[in-house]
This record gives sequence, C-alpha cells and structure tokens, in this order.
Amino acid sequence: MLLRRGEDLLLGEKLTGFGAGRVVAPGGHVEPGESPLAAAVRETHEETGLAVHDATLCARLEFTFPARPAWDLRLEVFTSTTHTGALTPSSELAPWWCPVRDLPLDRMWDDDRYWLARVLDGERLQGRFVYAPDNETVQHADLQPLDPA
Ligand SMILES: Nc1[nH]c(=O)nc2c1ncn2[C@H]1C[C@H](O)[C@@H](COP(=O)(O)OP(=O)(O)OP(=O)(O)O)O1
Repeated sequence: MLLRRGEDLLLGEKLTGFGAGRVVAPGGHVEPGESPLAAAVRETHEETGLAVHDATLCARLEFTFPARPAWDLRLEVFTSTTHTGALTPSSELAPWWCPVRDLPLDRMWDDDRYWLARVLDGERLQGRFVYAPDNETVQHADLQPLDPA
C-alpha cells in the first residue's frame, strides 16, 4: 500500500519474515477468499494502525528469483491519499512518513528503483523483474502501462 500524506509516503523497516531489514511499504499476503485490495488495507492496519480509505490499483508486479524460486512473488500495489487513525509501530514494521524526494532506495528492494518514482508520479504500470543469482539485484526489468483489464 502506497499511502500518501502530502509530500510524504508511508514506509517502514520490515522487522520480521520475508525481506526483514528492508524498507518497504506496508503489505502482505492475501488470505483465502480475500481480495488483494482488502488484504492491502488489512495489512496496513495491522502493521501501522492506520485505516486506509479509497485506495486504487496502481501497479501489478511479478518478481522471479531463479536462484531462489521460493521467493517468487506477485504484488498488486494500491495507492491512497486518505487515512484515519494514529501511526503505531507493530512487531512487523517500524513505520514512518518518508519525504518522497528522499526515498531510501539503498535499503529497499532493487526493483523499486525502476517503478516506484514513476508510480508516485501518477503512472499506472505492470512489470516483471528477474533477480540476478545474488537475489539482491534486478537482472532484467520489463515495465509497461497497466492493462485496463
Ligand atoms: N520486490 C519487492 N518490491 C517491493 O517494493 N516491495 C516488496 C517486494 N517484495 C515484497 N515486498 C513488500 C510487500 C509487502 O509490503 C512486504 C512483505 O511481503 P510479504 O507478504 O511477502 O511478507 P510477509 O511474508 O511478512 O507477509 P505476511 O506474513 O502476510 O504479513 O514486502
């Protein structure tokens, strides 16, 4: 979930699980029977205490890790400028409002260098990223406008 507040974006240091230590936007797995949007709203609330309103789809991304296929992941990314509640750290995420002009890309997934600024500028994108054998660096990126479907 890319939650905006003026010139800031809600980010957090992931404290547990997949990608622990990296800076990410709040999010997580879709539960059985749940929509990706409902999952993004639920995970944001669980991880940050904030209730997000009026979120819309802004990207559909696929990540593959040929050297570590168990990490392969599909991500639906939503964005919103509206929330209620108070920012509250959780055991999963240490969140803060980060100025969009100062994103900590060195601490984020490498694919974020390709798509995040463009989506924050209002583009809607779909993309595939193949990670190198180090599982840290994007080896191949393919980004296109999001299909209307
Ligand atoms: N390549 C990537 N680029 C990116 O920008 N965010 C990514 C990413 N891979 C994962 N994330 C984000 C999505 C989500 O907000 C967070 C955690 O993803 P996961 O659902 O895989 O983590 P967890 O296994 O901890 O999930 P839950 O157990 O469901 O909370 O990291």
